[in-house]
Amino acid sequence: MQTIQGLAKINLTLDILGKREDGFHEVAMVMQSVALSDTLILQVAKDSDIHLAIDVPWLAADASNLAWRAADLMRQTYGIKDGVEIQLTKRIPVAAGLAGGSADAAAVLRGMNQLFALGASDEELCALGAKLGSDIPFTLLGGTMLATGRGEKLERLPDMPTADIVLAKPHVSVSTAWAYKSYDAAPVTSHPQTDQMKRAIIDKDDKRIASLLSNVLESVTMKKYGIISELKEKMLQYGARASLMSGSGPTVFGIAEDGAHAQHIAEALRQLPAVDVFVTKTAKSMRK
Ligand SMILES: C[C@@](CO)(OP(=O)(O)O)[C@H](O)COP(=O)(O)OP(=O)(O)OC[C@H]1O[C@@H](n2ccc(N)nc2=O)[C@H](O)[C@@H]1O
Ligand SMILES: Nc1ncnc2c1ncn2[C@@H]1O[C@H](COP(=O)(O)OP(=O)(O)O)[C@@H](O)[C@H]1O
Repeated sequence: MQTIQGLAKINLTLDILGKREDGFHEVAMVMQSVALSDTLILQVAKDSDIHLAIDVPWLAADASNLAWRAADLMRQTYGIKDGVEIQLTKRIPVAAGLAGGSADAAAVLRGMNQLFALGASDEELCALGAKLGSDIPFTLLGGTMLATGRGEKLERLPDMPTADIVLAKPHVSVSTAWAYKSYDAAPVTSHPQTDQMKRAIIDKDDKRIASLLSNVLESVTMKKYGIISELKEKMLQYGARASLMSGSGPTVFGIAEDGAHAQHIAEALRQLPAVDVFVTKTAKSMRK
């Protein structure tokens, strides 16, 4: 039996550099794991099927689920005859900009590699993960990374100094494909300073990291959902060092001074209707 945590991510920066011929967008993003996680328990099944059980009824536990698809890909790639039972406990909000589905897929890739003693390297697992989704290689390795290409090319950065993070997810779901499709570069005047963010992380300069948070997809998702700007403002009003929308949204994260301050911000945000609030921390790389 293998028990694996699939960690959520936030985007410290997200820049879109252009549209590619394969329909994807060329990006440059500094990605950061956070401790908020889903739990996946994997066991060899008695038969030769994939069995996925999820603790929530509203997420399809069938062949459309990224955890199921990751198991299928592993079985096909490595010619595994046995089936696998996957128990998924979902804590990361869905379609939130936190890569929850990617984290689950990554956990299945890693979990099956161990369960069936396949000996696949991180590089092999990342290449398989990239077939299922652009964010999966990052969620396989975690920590602090610069992601380029369509998000699958990774450059490891030193772990950023541990920070207390508040996540606020309004009750709307955002499709990543919709956000990229709706992006219009023309009116976007402010882009992330990716190289400066890298430098701030290397220098472990947490104040500068906070001052450089930037995401061009805010121009798409914030325009449609006013609650996102409200959440950002509220976080700042309650003293967050900085706040930003993660990925394609709608989750907003704020960097707090310490754990008690994060709880204080979270309490204020919980007064708002239709928002789920989580207190977490940045998480260090799982691989060294
Ligand atoms: C925006 C980001 C930022 O980290 O995260 P989320 O908001 O999804 O968490 C990622 O780029 C999301 O990565 P991921 O969720 O794995 O996307 P994929 O499944 O590969 O792609 C979903 C769809 O988004 C679009 N897409 C994705 C990545 C990319 N670089 N360019 C794109 O245009 C494509 O239309 C694609 O069909
Ligand atoms: N295991 C999974 N957990 C969450 N969402 C999943 C999963 N498998 C498939 N999905 C689908 O993937 C889409 C994106 O979900 P998610 O990864 O949570 O968000 P995001 O792309 O914003 O980070 C959702 O529409 C959801 O239905």
